[in-house]
Amino acid sequence: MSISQLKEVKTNQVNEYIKNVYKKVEERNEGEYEFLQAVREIFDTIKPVLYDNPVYMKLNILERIVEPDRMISFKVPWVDDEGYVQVNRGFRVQFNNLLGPYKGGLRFHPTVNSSIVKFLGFEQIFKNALTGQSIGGGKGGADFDPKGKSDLEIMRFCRSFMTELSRHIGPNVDVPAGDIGVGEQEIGYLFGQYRKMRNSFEPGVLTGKPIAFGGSLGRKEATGYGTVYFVKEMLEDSNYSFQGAKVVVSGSGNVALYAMEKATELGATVVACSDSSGCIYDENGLDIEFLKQIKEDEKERVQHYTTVYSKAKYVEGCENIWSFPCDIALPCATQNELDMDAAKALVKNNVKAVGEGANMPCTYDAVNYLLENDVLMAPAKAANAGGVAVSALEMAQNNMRTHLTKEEVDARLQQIMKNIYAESIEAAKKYDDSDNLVVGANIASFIKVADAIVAQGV
Ligand SMILES: NC(=O)c1ccc[n+]([C@@H]2O[C@H](COP(=O)([O-])OP(=O)(O)OC[C@H]3O[C@@H](n4cnc5c(N)ncnc54)[C@H](O)[C@@H]3O)[C@@H](O)[C@H]2O)c1
Repeated sequence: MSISQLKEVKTNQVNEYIKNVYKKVEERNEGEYEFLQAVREIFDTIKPVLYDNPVYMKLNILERIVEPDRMISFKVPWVDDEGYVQVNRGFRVQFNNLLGPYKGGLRFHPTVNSSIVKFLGFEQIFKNALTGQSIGGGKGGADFDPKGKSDLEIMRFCRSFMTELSRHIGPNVDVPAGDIGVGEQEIGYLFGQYRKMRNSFEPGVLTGKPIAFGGSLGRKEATGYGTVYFVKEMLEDSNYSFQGAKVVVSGSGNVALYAMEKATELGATVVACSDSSGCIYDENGLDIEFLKQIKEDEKERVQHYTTVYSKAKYVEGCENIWSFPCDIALPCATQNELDMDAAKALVKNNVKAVGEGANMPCTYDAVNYLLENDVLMAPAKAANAGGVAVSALEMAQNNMRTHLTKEEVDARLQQIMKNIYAESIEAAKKYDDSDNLVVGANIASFIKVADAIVAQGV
């Protein structure tokens, strides 16, 4: 057999293996579209690794990586302010703890279901591996909507949620954190209940805690800042920078606010942001401090911004955010918020770079369209890994009963984001002969996890 025939046989074996495993994943996870999308994104990009390392196929790494260690689903009853009992459904997926305790946030949002939790948990495995820290992959949440609930209702919900979750987690077992709808306040209530249930003060069981009982300085800012640090590395490699760039950011929650803050600090003008109702736009730049006040303290909608800044424009409908011209787009709200129409609008307006602050914010087609049109693309599992990386620093500080300063945390975060960028670009060049960071981040992280599976046996 000639060398080219041999290569063809090997390529066919890889394609066949991936096709067969993906078919099984579809059958086993019927209707779980977000999870299937996340799996497909990984499978599509790791072919060259399987080609070079057939042992991964022999040991059936793909089928082992897509099946969570366990998926926990539980009832969360709680009493509302009118005295009625409400019931929500809670989830925790423990994907794998090959590299460290299961680690990943909790999301409280009415759309939470097993597909969302599994897609987030699956992504988390690879993101956490990229950070280079000792953390495995997990995720959780509930279909509880904190919007419009009183403080007491949120507290009662959190306490009921933790009553069940507490039996599945621990500082060396599984360490949840925040995500959409879960910030410092919710983490505080969850921690309070865990402490009561265990009669033990174990700060390392949750991250994103208030500073007073074991939280880390710089954690709140870490995901947004980290996204901007990663995009900065990517831009510099193409002789671009944030300096003088027009930036559009979707969302106005934790990730979005601190991405806007850091982009502004680096000389960019943030012209637009959004919430689930609509967008605000000001070509002269948004006042980020005022936005933080509106969202963090006053818990208002972004529309409120225009009551003080009358020159800013409010546009109904969050999907309109991508029609504002910009050089850099940072989707920081939620999954699949940037679709093909949005990608086309961005390309038409000459966008140079897209940095994913949210998890899987771009649809599968949109990612490919942006790449085909030479838009620099910073994929979520690399770009937004700064949050979980600083969570791992929080765990380390809790273990050692010590505190890093904000400056120390920020310096570590910058170095971690630089390392993730370097590893991702190196993998892209080695396996894909390109600068495609989507491929690079998937491959760099997949190899780490696959090697751990091989090393630890069946
Ligand atoms: N918090 C973290 O540390 C962290 C880490 C990594 C990734 N992420 C991801 O970042 C994203 C945002 O998380 P967060 O922690 O900032 O949540 P958050 O609850 O603080 O904020 C979410 C924001 O998005 C808005 N929103 C929801 N749907 C929207 C839509 N379709 N368009 C525009 N705005 C919309 C909400 O109004 C809110 O302002 C999620 O995808 C999350 O998984 C968060």
